[in-house]
Amino acid sequence: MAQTDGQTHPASADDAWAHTARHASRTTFFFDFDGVLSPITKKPGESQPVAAVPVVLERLATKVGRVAIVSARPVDFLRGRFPTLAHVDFYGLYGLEMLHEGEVVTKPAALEFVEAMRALDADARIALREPVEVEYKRLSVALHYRNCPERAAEVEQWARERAERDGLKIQGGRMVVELKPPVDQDKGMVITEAVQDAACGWYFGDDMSDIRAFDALRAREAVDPGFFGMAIAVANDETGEAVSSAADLTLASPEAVAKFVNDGINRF
Ligand SMILES: O=P(O)(O)OC[C@H]1O[C@H](O[C@H]2O[C@H](CO)[C@@H](O)[C@H](O)[C@H]2O)[C@H](O)[C@@H](O)[C@@H]1O
Repeated sequence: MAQTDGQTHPASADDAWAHTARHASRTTFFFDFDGVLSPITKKPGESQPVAAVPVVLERLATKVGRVAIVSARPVDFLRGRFPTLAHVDFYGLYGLEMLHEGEVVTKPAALEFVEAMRALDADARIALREPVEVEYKRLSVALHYRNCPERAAEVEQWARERAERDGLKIQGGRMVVELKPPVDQDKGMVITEAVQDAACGWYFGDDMSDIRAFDALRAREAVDPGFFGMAIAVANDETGEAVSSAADLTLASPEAVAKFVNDGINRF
């Protein structure tokens, strides 16, 4: 497994696992989905978690306080990808949605944008056409240009103009630009709230939106010296060094994430 030491945090993976073992019941593990638990695929609808992941996550959930997936995908998509997970929490659409007692709970401020997103989805399909892939996610629309990278500028320009017209927010990602409601919500806010009473938090991410989650762990450490945050990047050549250089450690792939966590669990 390829691992490189990050430069932003003095701790090693050994320190983090030792801290986790000492404070297991007050430790939370957060995982991004695409690129972290599932390898990147050409079509967004085709991504699937690495085979070992569901078992590893369920096992982890028996050892630590909480395990959660924090994704830009809708919660229903995540549920469909993990039908066997009974002890793992789901946050979808950057935290606009979460699964609570079997129900998808949506931030009320985002709900008024359902109609705008439906219209945006329809317009984008007409304006951009294949091989640009338009992914409708109820409260956001992602415009993918993985299959036509030469059209990136055109797609981003269309997204910028539409966001301005409709008063929406834009989120860049790996060969994708996404339009979201203008609601103050990101992965960092999910983590900030979720680690309030924790002694330790781990976050595994691969994309620009995950850096906010890393920052939230750092911010928690800054106000609580007893808190230990571990930011793990998953390597890719699309975000360059941005995510890796914000992390404590970089793993090579989603397969390496499953192995790293499984090996870690065996320590306690
Ligand atoms: O927060 P995440 O779970 O990492 O979601 C981020 C985006 O992931 C998906 O797109 C990315 O993965 C696709 C499948 O591997 C790939 O085809 C695409 O190029 C990537 O950008 C998802 O489709 C998006 O909606 C998410 O925003």
